[in-house]
Amino acid sequence: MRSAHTVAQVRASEADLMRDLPEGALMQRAAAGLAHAILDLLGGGYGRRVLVLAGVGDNAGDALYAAATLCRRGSAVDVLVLGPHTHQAGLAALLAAGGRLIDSVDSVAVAVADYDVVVDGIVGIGGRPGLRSEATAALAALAGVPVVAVDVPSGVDVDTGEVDGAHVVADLTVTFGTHKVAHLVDPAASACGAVHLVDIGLDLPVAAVEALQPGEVAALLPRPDGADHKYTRGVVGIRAGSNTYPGAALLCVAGASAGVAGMIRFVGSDAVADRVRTVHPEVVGPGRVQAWVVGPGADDGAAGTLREALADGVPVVVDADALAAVDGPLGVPAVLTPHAGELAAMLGVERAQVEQRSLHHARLAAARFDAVVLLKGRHTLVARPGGDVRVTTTGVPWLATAGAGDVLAGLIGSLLATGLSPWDAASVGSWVHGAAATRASAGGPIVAGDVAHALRGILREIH
Ligand SMILES: NC(=O)C1=CN([C@@H]2O[C@H](COP(=O)(O)OP(=O)(O)OC[C@H]3O[C@@H](n4cnc5c(N)ncnc54)[C@H](O)[C@@H]3O)[C@@H](O)[C@H]2O)[C@@H](O)CC1
Ligand SMILES: Nc1ncnc2c1ncn2[C@@H]1O[C@H](COP(=O)(O)OP(=O)(O)O)[C@@H](O)[C@H]1O
Ligand SMILES: [K+]
Repeated sequence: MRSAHTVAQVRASEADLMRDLPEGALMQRAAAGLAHAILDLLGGGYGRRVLVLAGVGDNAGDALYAAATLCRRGSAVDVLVLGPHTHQAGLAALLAAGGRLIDSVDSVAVAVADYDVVVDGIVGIGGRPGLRSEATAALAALAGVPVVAVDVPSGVDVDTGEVDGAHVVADLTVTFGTHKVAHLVDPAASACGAVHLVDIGLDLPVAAVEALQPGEVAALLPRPDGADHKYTRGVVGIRAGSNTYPGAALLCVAGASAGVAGMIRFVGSDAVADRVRTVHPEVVGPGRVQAWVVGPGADDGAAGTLREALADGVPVVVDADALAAVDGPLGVPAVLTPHAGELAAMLGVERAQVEQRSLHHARLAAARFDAVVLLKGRHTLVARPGGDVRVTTTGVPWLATAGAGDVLAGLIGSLLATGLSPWDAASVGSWVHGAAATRASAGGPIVAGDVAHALRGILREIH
């Protein structure tokens, strides 16, 4: 599991550990890991040109000690202090190793573009969101030079992933002890670049924000055993599509056809059902199901369709048009799958507010609707009542294509039908959906059907 802890949790764990360690030991561990990561990025230290942006706190200490190591490996290191002072012992170590203080980026003898890397040691977990003007000006002058952020890109809100004003945009973020929320949750997560974790020996509590890794997905995925038949494996019912949007029915059924459930039932108009069965001959008609998927392409029939599905008292996935009919707890275990625009409408706020404060709004909706809320986006959030959130880190921007959500709803429904909890079904489904998109894309464009086709290959490998 990739766990993202809060600043308070990290501070408490650091304090516990530091009681048993000599002064400065943790910072030396952090700095050593940071120096290794930078050397790795640069392919070595000799002859490289490095600029450290140093703030006033321990984040600068990490950066300065790491830079001293780079100096000893043959790098030429400049340091620009942003603020009234900086970490004194770290600065002394760097200067003793041959580093050089500069007054401003403009005062550098070489062209700014000659730096091989900028190390952002402005602020870490002690930072308030936003950057001061001198930091913003220095970063603007350094545009185009690769940036390594120490712990977090300075200026982002560490515990929420929100950004408010200027912040560093890094190519690599080297963090210590554990991931922080800003590494997983957008928009801050998009400013991290690749994230590298350095173990400094912290003993941490359970985190409220986490990201499933392949091993955990494999462990959660249901597998039939010799005693199973199609009904014990679970039957998923799809109420999707309409005469206006028949394709949504096909894509939703395609997502449910990943093979995890034992059978698929489709309920819809004869015309749409005929088209579904032409493509998916194994799909049957109305009957008992263990989970319903309601909403993709349902058009104005969505509210009625949701009522019919809820009458069965089984878990539901509520997507697309049916989300508008949700105005409170549904009374059955549920996964709601809005994108930011749909969640904004459900909560009576603007789409931009949901995008800027995605973690807050996903948790708010999970509490208000007493359901698992899957907020779709680059890093999809899966929130359950109580505040736990799983973040999906699989996927590629090419997945933002019409009908991809219909495939996801069908897949999650089929996982729900096997007996997975809404929380596990939604987070596992989202992980597999993203992985399938990445596989299908291979760096190029995809359509929703490609994602559905790639699902079984991912499931085969993950087992
Ligand atoms: N506490 C520890 O033992 C360890 C801390 N480590 C490093 O220490 C960092 C935390 O250090 P600190 O607690 O000193 O905090 P920071 O270095 O993150 O920032 C502290 C100071 O920066 C100033 N500041 C806050 N927001 C600012 C802004 N937006 N612009 C400019 N200045 C701002 C404030 O005066 C604040 O006190 C971690 O992120 C990590 O890099 C690591 O060395 C591992 C061990
Ligand atoms: N920038 C992005 N990067 C990666 N995936 C994205 C991005 N934007 C959206 N997605 C994903 O694309 C899918 C789009 O689903 P959705 O918005 O419901 O489309 P539709 O309603 O047309 O099916 C979701 O799985 C979402 O998480
Ligand atoms: K930083």
